[in-house]
Amino acid sequence: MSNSSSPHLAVFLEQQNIPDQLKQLLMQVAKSCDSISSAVNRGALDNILGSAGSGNIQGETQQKLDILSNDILLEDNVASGLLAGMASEEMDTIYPIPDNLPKGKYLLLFDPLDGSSNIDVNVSIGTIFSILETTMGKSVTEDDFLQAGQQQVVAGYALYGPQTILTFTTGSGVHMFTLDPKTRDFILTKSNVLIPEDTKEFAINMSNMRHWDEPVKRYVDECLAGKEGPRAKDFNMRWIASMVADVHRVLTRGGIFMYPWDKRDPSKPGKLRLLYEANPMSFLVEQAGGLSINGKETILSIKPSQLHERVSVILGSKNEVSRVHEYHLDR
Ligand SMILES: O=P(O)(O)OC[C@H]1O[C@](O)(COP(=O)(O)O)[C@@H](O)[C@@H]1O
Ligand SMILES: [Mg+2]
Ligand SMILES: [Mg+2]
Repeated sequence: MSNSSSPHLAVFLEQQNIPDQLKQLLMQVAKSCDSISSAVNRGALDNILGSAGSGNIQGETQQKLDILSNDILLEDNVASGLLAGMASEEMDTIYPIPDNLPKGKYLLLFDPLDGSSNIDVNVSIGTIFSILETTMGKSVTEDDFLQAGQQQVVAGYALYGPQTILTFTTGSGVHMFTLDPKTRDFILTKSNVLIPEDTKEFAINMSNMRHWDEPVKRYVDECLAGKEGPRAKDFNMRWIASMVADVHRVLTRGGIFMYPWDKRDPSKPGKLRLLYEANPMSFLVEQAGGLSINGKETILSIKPSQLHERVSVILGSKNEVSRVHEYHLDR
């Protein structure tokens, strides 16, 4: 850990009760996020904004920065000897570590750049990552990645906003580090983050209202009714359209974030992806005292059946998420 590019982060990790290889992997991921942050900061100066002219397996247009961020994570981590494989929103299938390279026991899953629609308009975006364990040196298949979220050993994100903030949990609280742009060191700026149990702020894409399921509609209708309604208080609404930035706000000051299943395409469980969006964010939220459900079940208990599986997401302040949960059980 002595050659680390972020000495403060290295010192913090030294004090954590986790395996050395996991500490090294986190340092490596932090370095990738630093490089992605630099690329994001340069944007049009390096002609890396705009569409790449390709699509991913989920039928979404890839931006140049989606692909660049994916490449940075792959290149930085492939030869580390810490991983058995990787998986990403931007790759159709898993990426096993090639046989000519040293292998480790961890699996790294990521959404290399979350909030694609915000890249070109200079609004906050980020990288979301999840780390799972497998058998040391194993040649991995997709099945090895299909673990419930409660099996994660690390989850985190880097938010590229007015500041670059790295947030992660290793299973003992949530910690936030701000990137010093001069020294490129991640400095601990918030530890043991706790989400307030109550909130007056909700986040949902209201343009989908006519497609929502009854329990979600009931919850939002009651928020909108304000002081005069059954909740007897006024609510505020925020929707950044980058899950990473919306969840960062929830972790910072509370709130409820929802991207629920809706009737636009009933066969689709939701928009967000379970393995590299919902699971890592749910681990962080639960570690910060909040809750994360798909309606009736906790997200971390879901056993995935596909790499790019989607899921309905309702997460944040405990008392609000519990209420939405009750509305789902009540129907
Ligand atoms: O444009 P919509 O439907 O409001 O969707 C916004 C959601 O889509 C996402 O951008 C999906 O992530 P990607 O950009 O990684 O595909 C989330 O970050 C965000 O919460
Ligand atoms: Mg995303
Ligand atoms: Mg993405």
